[in-house]
Amino acid sequence: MASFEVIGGNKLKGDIHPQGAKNEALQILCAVLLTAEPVTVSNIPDIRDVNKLIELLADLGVKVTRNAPDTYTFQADDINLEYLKTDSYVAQGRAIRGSVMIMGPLLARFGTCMLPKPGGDKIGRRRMDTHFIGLQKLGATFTYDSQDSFFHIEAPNKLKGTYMLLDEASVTGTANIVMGAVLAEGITTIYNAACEPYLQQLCKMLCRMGAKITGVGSNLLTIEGVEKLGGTEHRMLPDMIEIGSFMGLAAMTGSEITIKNAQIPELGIIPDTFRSLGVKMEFQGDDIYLPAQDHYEIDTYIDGSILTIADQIWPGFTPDLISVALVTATQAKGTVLIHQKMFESRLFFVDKLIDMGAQIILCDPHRATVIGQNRQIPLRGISMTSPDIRAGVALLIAALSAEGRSIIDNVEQIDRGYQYIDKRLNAIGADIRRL
Ligand SMILES: CC(=O)N[C@H]1[C@@H](OP(=O)(O)OP(=O)(O)OC[C@H]2O[C@@H](n3ccc(=O)[nH]c3=O)[C@H](O)[C@@H]2O)O[C@H](CO)[C@@H](O)[C@@H]1O
Ligand SMILES: C=C(OP(=O)(O)O)C(=O)O
Repeated sequence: MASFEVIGGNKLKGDIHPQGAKNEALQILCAVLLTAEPVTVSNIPDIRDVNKLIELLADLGVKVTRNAPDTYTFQADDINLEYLKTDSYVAQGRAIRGSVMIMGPLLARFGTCMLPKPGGDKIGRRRMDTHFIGLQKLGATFTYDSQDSFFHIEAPNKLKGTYMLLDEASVTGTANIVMGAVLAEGITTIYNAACEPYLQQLCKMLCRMGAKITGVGSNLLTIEGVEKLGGTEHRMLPDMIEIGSFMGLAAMTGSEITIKNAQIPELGIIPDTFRSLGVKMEFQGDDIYLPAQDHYEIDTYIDGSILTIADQIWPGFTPDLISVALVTATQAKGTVLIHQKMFESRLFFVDKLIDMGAQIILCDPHRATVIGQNRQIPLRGISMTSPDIRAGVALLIAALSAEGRSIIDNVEQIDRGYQYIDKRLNAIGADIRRL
């Protein structure tokens, strides 16, 4: 288990380049299974979850060529379905959430898939009903073995397009169904589809491969199935969750940071949400300039009542930035109610912030009230463990702003999604040592 030793209190200064988007990468990499032709993907982040998925694809028989540090070509022209029966596949599938999205493509192309219950953050129940009900509507049948948490899904005949109204706008569920539908016979209509930029990027790539999808960016997708898909090139967007994390980091540490090439139009409500916490930023072309702020103040609503920051499906505020918004509020002036609606175990990390001196009341597993200290009482360094990827980065931000030394254990959680974060932050003035 790796740890970070963090000496807090430094003000950072300089440019930072966001990595390619983790959650987009997990979808795009699974989509290479939909064609026997080469697919070249660039701006792939060098992070644990993505590397594990690339390893899984290679073991399944995908030819993987690394053309540059962030660019790979994949060719799925000789897939070995027997690999799905091996113990190493089971271990790989259980290690990451993204493995779930090999299901749609394998089912569409080969009529079969097996899947161990996928890994990912332990942040509450993460049901997969939407995936299976959607694929079932396309004609697949599945069984779930509760003894070994294993799913078997089969489609002996070609998948058939149909209308479906998803019970929830699941991100990876929508991706799986879309990847099943692109090769199905006839027209599939998916209502209440998720429409995060990750999915928009996936749909755009599939269209370049020959798929016929309309409604991209909305919650109503129409997909006309095609016989087969061809190769393409695709470039990943910058990671919007990393960009939001840098916004919170700049405010908490009083730093002057420029986030380079942020693809601002793709960030949705993220900049405005951080602005509502008092974080000042200027858009300079496609860069985001965050000036050093001695103080920042949380907005109230027009009638003077306390602000709420809550997660919502896209284009609402992403649940993956709730932990960062929460930590950012701890040193602002004012009060905010943080409401994490989607996941029930993602706020417990506030105990550590409370130990550091933050004023937070955890109202219930979904809601926390943060009373900002306006920097009058700085956080103090402590020893802590990173429970999940986003809480991990929130604790890192807290430690960088704190007085004294902190130790953060289990930073593999942070490494799942943030590329060389210690080195990149040290390059602009942070003091983080990997132990
Ligand atoms: C690999 C990947 O891409 N992971 C992301 C993906 O996970 P993932 O695709 O697993 O998450 P889902 O979108 O399926 O659902 C997330 C949670 O929100 C709940 N839910 C979802 C939709 C809805 O309308 N109502 C509702 O309550 C679900 O029950 C679940 O508890 O999307 C999540 C939600 O943005 C992100 O946190 C994860 O980082
Ligand atoms: C919850 C997350 O990831 P995963 O779905 O891979 O666990 C995340 O990226 O915040």
